[in-house]
Amino acid sequence: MLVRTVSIDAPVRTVAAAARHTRTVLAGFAALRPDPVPPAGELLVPGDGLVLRSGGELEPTRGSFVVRGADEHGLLLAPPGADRCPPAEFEVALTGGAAGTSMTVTARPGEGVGRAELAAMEEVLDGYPAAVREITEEWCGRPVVVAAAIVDGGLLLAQQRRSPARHAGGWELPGGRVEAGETEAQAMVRECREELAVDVRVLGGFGTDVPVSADGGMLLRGYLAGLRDRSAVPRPVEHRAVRWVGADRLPELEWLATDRLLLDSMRSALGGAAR
Ligand SMILES: Nc1nc2c([nH]c(=O)n2[C@H]2C[C@H](O)[C@@H](COP(=O)(O)OP(=O)(O)OP(=O)(O)O)O2)c(=O)[nH]1
Repeated sequence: MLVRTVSIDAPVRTVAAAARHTRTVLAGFAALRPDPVPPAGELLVPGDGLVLRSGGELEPTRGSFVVRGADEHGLLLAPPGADRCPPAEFEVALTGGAAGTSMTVTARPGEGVGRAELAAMEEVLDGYPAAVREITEEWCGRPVVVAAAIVDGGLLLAQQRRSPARHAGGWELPGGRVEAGETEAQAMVRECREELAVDVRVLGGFGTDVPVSADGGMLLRGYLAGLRDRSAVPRPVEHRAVRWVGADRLPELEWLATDRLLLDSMRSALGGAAR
């Protein structure tokens, strides 16, 4: 088993987003020539596949991996099914603290792994944390857009955008940009009042950050929330519609691309399958 622990001076949910970023995985796993199958989106999501290869061009060893977990706790890549060999399982475990985030990367070689593969894994254990650090630093100065995962009675509140044209008809979580002098929690409460005419209480973090490319680059940061008054009825003040959705109907909505990357976290927030 090969293990490396590094500390990164950034919030755990920002590091978690960098850890599941396709660019990070492609750069950090370069020694194992990673190949996402099918081609992954901007962030890896559970169920995505990744082929890793080591050895020379003539006799490469291939290993198929599936993303088993990609959330605020880290990333888990393991062979599909019960087949644990060859060549390895990779686990990234993240812990947030006052001083930033501690990231431990563990590579568990499968049976019969040769020296060349072990050497490639060692390279990954150096390269991958470096790639995570680089992209995290790039994101840390970005403005934050807060998004509220409001849950009640096993349902999650989604809202449908009316504008701008590129987002019209798309479903998203209530929220918006954090204004100067405001905390993220205050921004959530204000946005939910403005958009839904209800008061919410912030219950905790939700999912990893998600990079948003619009307007020069922002970070979408989710928070789990609940209605202060459970009999209050959220209404679409600025949006086309609002809807309470159960876990099984979540994939049916036309979510904005950013929010689609949080579907697994939405399911977990509703008590569904988490890793
Ligand atoms: N509120 C929100 N914005 C999202 C989500 N997903 C997503 O990509 N975005 C993007 C859309 C925008 O490019 C950006 C900012 O969202 P916004 O338009 O709600 O922000 P805002 O209320 O502060 O904007 P504005 O008043 O200045 O128009 O974040 C989401 O789930 N909720």
